[in-house]
Amino acid sequence: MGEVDPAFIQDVEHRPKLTITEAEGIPVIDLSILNYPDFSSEKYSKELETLVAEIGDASKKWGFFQVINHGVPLEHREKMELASRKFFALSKEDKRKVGRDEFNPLGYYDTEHTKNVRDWKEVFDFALQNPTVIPFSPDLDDKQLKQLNSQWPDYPPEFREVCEVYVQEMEKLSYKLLELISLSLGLSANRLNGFFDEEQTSFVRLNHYPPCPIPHLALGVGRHKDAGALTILAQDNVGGLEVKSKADGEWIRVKPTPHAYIINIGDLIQVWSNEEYESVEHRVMVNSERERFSIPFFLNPAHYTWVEPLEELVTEKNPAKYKAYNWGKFFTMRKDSNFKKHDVENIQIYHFRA
Ligand SMILES: O=C(O)CCC(=O)C(=O)O
Ligand SMILES: [Fe+2]
Repeated sequence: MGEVDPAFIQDVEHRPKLTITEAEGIPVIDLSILNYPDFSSEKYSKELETLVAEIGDASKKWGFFQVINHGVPLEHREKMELASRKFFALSKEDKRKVGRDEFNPLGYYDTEHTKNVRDWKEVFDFALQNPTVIPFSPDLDDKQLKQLNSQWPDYPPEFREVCEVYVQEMEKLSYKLLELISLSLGLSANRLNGFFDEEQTSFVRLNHYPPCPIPHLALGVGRHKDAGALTILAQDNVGGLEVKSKADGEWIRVKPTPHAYIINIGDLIQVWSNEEYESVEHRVMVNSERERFSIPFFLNPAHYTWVEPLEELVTEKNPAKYKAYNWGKFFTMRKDSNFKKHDVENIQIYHFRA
């Protein structure tokens, strides 16, 4: 093999351990009852209460959990996974025909940096809404907006349709999860859904992690927290996702569970809940033998959303821990710094601490 670009090398303290701690702890939550048409009737009130409590415990203790019997038809997931494999098998030249650029962050790229170290991966992003409207620049004084459109490759021919069907399934599942999370915070079931209207900036990312000759020095994705409300992740059976345990700070491997989705609480829920729940650091290890594929859906609000602790969760004893910030500007700043390597730290929610 040739020389590896030093941009991939993690600082010593962030390099992965090659001994793996498997997570028994990450809860697996069964969502079956949500599939019954009359699940909100009195008949199921006990079951629903139990489910809400499980979601609340998992969100509090881990910030991560897996769901099974989630109602997403397996067929749609399998088609999405296959389309992703076919797309990434194209030549670089063909993939770059739908490459992202400075104007449009949607599409293909293989140069993402997390905390200024290059990730060992290539990705393809597409949006739920077309067009998706975001600020033109991260500059707070610049009021211009821009419209983004997903870019679609010619091959595989079914790609666009498969993506469009899949993202609708993700949207449906995310509303169910938001309702459960709202109830678990003592809010009305639909308290959070309203943030995700037809101007939401949600998107799906197809991740491909090729085999890596230096898995002890590089990461597929460096440690980070997801900036949106929540993430719904499909991982294949290779494994590599690690979550930082809230209990002891150890990196814990999330064992692949066939057909399950991994859910994680993002920064927005941390702020809205006034830190009742916290978003949790995670990262992805790569390995020298097997390529890995994963597909996260990031649930994000409209660009004009001002994010701050919900008034129901703020009291005199528990004052707001964050000042309001604008989602669109935050999102644009992140996109910008993930695209280019910067010398300064990326924008983070703690910059808005009250
Ligand atoms: O590939 C994975 O398992 C997780 C990827 C991830 O954390 C991300 O894209 O934000
Ligand atoms: Fe992530």
